[in-house]
Amino acid sequence: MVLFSEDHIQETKRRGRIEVICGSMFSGKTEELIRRLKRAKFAKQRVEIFKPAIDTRYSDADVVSHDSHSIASTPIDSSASILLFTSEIDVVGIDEAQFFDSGLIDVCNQLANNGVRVIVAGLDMDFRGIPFGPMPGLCAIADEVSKVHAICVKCGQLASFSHRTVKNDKQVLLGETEEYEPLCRECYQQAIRNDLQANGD
Ligand SMILES: Nc1ncnc2c1ncn2[C@@H]1O[C@H](COP(=O)(O)OP(=O)(O)O)[C@@H](O)[C@H]1O
Ligand SMILES: Cc1cn([C@H]2C[C@H](O)[C@@H](COP(=O)(O)O)O2)c(=O)[nH]c1=O
Ligand SMILES: [Zn+2]
Repeated sequence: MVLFSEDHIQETKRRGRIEVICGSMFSGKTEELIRRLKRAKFAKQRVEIFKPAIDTRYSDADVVSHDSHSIASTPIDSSASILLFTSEIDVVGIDEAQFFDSGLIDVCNQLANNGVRVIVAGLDMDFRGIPFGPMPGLCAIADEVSKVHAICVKCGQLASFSHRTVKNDKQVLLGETEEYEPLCRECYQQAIRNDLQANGD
């Protein structure tokens, strides 16, 4: 996989495509999304960015990375709203896609079929290691999928899993380093065994 793609033809040719950036928490999904969108803006393309309105962690409106990179966005409640804001647009960016409804898959397809470059970032798995919301469907229809990795906080290997460190069974729980840690497969399995033991299960 080429992570920092500098395929300028793909970046600027006005052809519809779907790019998915996925991985665990802290893997650099938002940074990579912001990087691609800022380059599109430098290329004088018309860019529109969306995030789910429920994601108010760092800012109500902006898309903000864990390292404080940011870009202005439009918070929306439903994927259908994206189509209302995207006439005359060249590039659409979507962050935290895992929180959107399954209609997002069709919305992205429609945009790409109409010539829009769609760049979607989101968690591929929830804290249980289960595919999250529309992300598996988006990976299936994408022209390009970039899987990015955090660093496992236990052993320093590449991390693909987001371990929840607080007791809460709901799939959606907004949070940061107080609530989650990125782990590699081995350390994640160990952490789940420890959680089960601590809860007496
Ligand atoms: N364990 C970690 N591994 C990698 N990056 C980390 C880790 N903990 C914190 N970070 C920070 O998170 C940044 C990535 O943030 P961000 O793009 O918002 O990730 P994501 O959107 O995937 O959660 C990194 O540049 C780094 O500063
Ligand atoms: C694993 C997992 C995460 N979340 C929440 C926690 C954060 O608010 C976001 C992910 O943000 P990031 O930009 O990828 O760091 O999702 C959740 O609600 N449920 C989960 O299982
Ligand atoms: Zn590890």
